[in-house]
Order: sequence, then structure tokens, then C-alpha cells
Amino acid sequence: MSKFGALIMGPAGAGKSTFCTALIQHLQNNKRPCFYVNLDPAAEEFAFEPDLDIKDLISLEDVMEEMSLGPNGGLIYCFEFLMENLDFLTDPLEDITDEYLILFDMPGQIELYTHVPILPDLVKHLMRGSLNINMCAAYLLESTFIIDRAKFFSGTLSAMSAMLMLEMPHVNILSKMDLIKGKVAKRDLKRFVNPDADLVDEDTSRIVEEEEDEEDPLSGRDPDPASSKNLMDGSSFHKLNKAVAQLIDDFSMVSFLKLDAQDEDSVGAVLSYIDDAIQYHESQEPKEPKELDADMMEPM
Ligand SMILES: Nc1nc2c(ncn2[C@@H]2O[C@H](COP(=O)(O)OP(=O)(O)OP(=O)(O)O)[C@@H](O)[C@H]2O)c(=O)[nH]1
Ligand SMILES: [Mg+2]
Repeated sequence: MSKFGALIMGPAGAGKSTFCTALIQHLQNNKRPCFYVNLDPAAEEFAFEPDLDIKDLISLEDVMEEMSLGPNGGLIYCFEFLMENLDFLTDPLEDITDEYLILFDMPGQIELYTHVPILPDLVKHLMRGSLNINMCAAYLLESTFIIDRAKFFSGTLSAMSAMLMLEMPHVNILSKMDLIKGKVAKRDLKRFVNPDADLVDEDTSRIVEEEEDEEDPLSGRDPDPASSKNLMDGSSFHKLNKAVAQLIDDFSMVSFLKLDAQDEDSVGAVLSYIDDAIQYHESQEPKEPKELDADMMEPM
């Protein structure tokens, strides 16, 4: 029997938990069962009580206190502890049937998605171990980043890093679309949904003209070439951003779905992409004719 799940990821405050809440509500409205797993050991409040909560295994607060660690080191410790106690996840998930969508609400520490190898191991355990869950990663990025294009491309790079690291079906999502309604022209929005590198050139707010051959205003001397290597002036920053944006553009790997968590149609649309990625509907038993909605049986 197959199992189906989605890993809801993204930087701090991107709207992961809100998206999980909206998804659970939408699934309930459509009479689909859901199993909600909280993997954020610092999360306190939930609109829907998690069916499984990492805090019942380990809490970030205790780790920080007892191990004298900061929030990021503490989080990594919690995940290492989870990896040593995988039965905590495996046992309750074993009995989940193929009708369920298992939602994993992840923490927002970016290092988890970029350079710490814990997440790939966790994903391998969920997808390829005895649980054999068909999983899709959903990576959320705040749409307000669009206003600052350097920030947008750095966020896009983190999404790409997660994609490459996890090697699993993946959708990228621009969350909080309600916040930019009316602020970005529809035509421009399309270019962020499929990011193109020229967006960086058009971001005039960030371009600072290179002040080559200018005297150092403090000392009156020519700028020291050695020290200027360590300083990133506006022009080098722009070139770096352009190179990063070009890399993303060249890969043609990152595109975004738009999400407004308050709008049920928008939540449903994103869910349909996740369903497609995990082939949820293909696995569902065909319904007996008597189970079909009476409306559908009525003559047109
Ligand atoms: N306007 C608007 N606000 C949103 C939306 N989604 C989330 N927020 C707000 O953004 C803030 C962070 O949302 P969360 O859902 O807690 O974000 P998160 O990614 O789970 O955060 P961490 O778990 O702390 O990393 C909250 O104040 C939410 O109310 C949205 O679609 N629109
Ligand atoms: Mg959260």
C-alpha cells in the first residue's frame, strides 16, 4: 500500500504553518483525511493540533538550556536526536493508509535546507525505507521578496539548493500573494514566477555606480587595492547578483506557484500540483457508481 506526504519547507516566517493549516482545512472541506506532523521543535501554537509532534520527543527549549546551545545549534541537535530515534516517526506512520496526505511542517532554519546533510537522510528514510512514502517537497518563499530583487534571487537560490540536495519531486511556492496584490504589475509577476536574470538589471534601486579611480574621501589617498578586495561596492554586488540570477536562469529549474493561504481556490490549486507530483489520485480506488455524487448522475 502506498503512502503520500508533503514536506512543507522554507525560510523562517515564510508561511509554512499557515499553509499547513489552510491545507488541512481544505482537505477537511473535501473529505480527505490528513495526518499532520510537526517537525519544528520550537513551534508552540497550532490551529490544528498535530497528530505527531517532535516536541513529544525533544523540545528545543530543553536542548538549549541543558546543552547550552543557541537556537540554530539546538535545532540541529534536535534533528540529530530525531535521526537516532526514527521509530518515533516510523511507528505512528506505519498504519497510515493511502487515502491520507501526511503533512510535515518543517522549521525555518535555512541551514537545514542548504548545507546540513540531515534532511536528505530523513527524506531517504521516509521515501525509501519501510514506510515508502511518495513525497513531494513544497518550498515556500515570501512573495514580498519580489520588492528587493537581490533578496528574491538569494531566496530562489536557497530553493534551488533544497531541490538539488533532496532529489525528490519539488514545487516552489511564492507565499503571501495577498501582500503584493496591486504592488507588482501582472506582466512583471510572470517574470518572477519563472525568474529571468534581466530582472536584476532592471532593479535600479540597487545599482550604485562604480566609483572607480576616486580618492578615498577619508584619507585623501587612492583606494588600497588589497583592502578594496574585501569590500563589496554597489557594482560588484550587482555583478554578483547578476551572476547568481543567470545561474538560476540557466538551470531553468526554479519556477513558482502563487499562494494566498486565505484563498481556498489558491490553496486547492497548489494542492493539485502536489497531488500530481506524488500521483495521489492514480492510487485511489475507483468509486462504485452508487458512491458517485447523485448530481453527477442527473441528466444534463
Ligand atoms: N498576509 C499574509 N500573511 C501570512 C500568510 N501566510 C502566513 N502569514 C503570516 O506570516 C507569519 C508567519 O507565518 P507562519 O505560518 O508562522 O510561518 P512559518 O514559515 O511557519 O514560520 P516558522 O515556522 O517560524 O519558520 C504569521 O504572522 C502569519 O500570519 C499569507 O498568505 N498572507
Ligand atoms: Mg511554522
